[in-house]
Amino acid sequence: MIDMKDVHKDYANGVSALNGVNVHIDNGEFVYLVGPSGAGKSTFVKMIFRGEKPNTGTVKIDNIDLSTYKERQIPQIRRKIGVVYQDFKLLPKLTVYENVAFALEVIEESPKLIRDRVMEVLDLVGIKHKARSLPDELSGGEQQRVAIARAIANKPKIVIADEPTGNLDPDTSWGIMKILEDINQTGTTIIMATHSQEIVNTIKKRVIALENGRIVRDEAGGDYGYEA
Ligand SMILES: Nc1ncnc2c1ncn2[C@@H]1O[C@H](COP(=O)(O)OP(=O)(O)OP(=O)(O)O)[C@@H](O)[C@H]1O
Repeated sequence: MIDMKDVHKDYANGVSALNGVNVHIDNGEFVYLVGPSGAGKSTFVKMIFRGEKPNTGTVKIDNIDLSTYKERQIPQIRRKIGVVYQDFKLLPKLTVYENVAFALEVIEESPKLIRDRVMEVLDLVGIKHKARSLPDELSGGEQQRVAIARAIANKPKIVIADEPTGNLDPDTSWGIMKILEDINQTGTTIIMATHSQEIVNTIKKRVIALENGRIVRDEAGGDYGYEA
């Protein structure tokens, strides 16, 4: 589970991105993070995978305070968490297969496990037939499938998706949502920052709304709540 207690984050330029966030997210939940641009959504998710540190307050995952990890222990946090970005962030010179394998090589999994697991996850996201392609030979939706495969390759407990459909057309977005829902069905916690009114209002989940770095709404099965 994820717990944040009175989390504040000010960036070096003086911007207060989070202003006292308190939240509890149970294992296996699917949570949308919504709110206007600049509300603090990306900063919120960065608190969870230690992309940024809070100035004050605590962030706990499975009851372990992330501030107790030393810098060199950060990979231990990252093993529990897969991250998917709006712009995919695939390595352009590596094939689809290699992009996913790389995520397992860095955590020193055995070659056999890597071979099996890469093909398993590529199959899961429906992109096995493109294993030998390079990212720029794929459509945006296909690239996002690869990025999701990479994020789940080491069976993380939590998947964070920061506007995963932001660069995709509506049809492609529904396909990506189906995959995220399937991953959630296996017990993985999903936290998804999004600006998509249509997705939030159609696939009902818990909605946490941030404004000016504060949670202003937290509602099971809530609506998007802003104009598209
Ligand atoms: N690395 C940084 N350095 C300084 N300021 C930052 C940094 N990252 C974010 N900010 C600022 O912190 C505030 C919150 O940004 P954040 O990216 O968390 O918002 P967001 O809700 O994800 O926005 P969007 O929907 O546009 O992606 C904004 O004012 C932003 O300009």
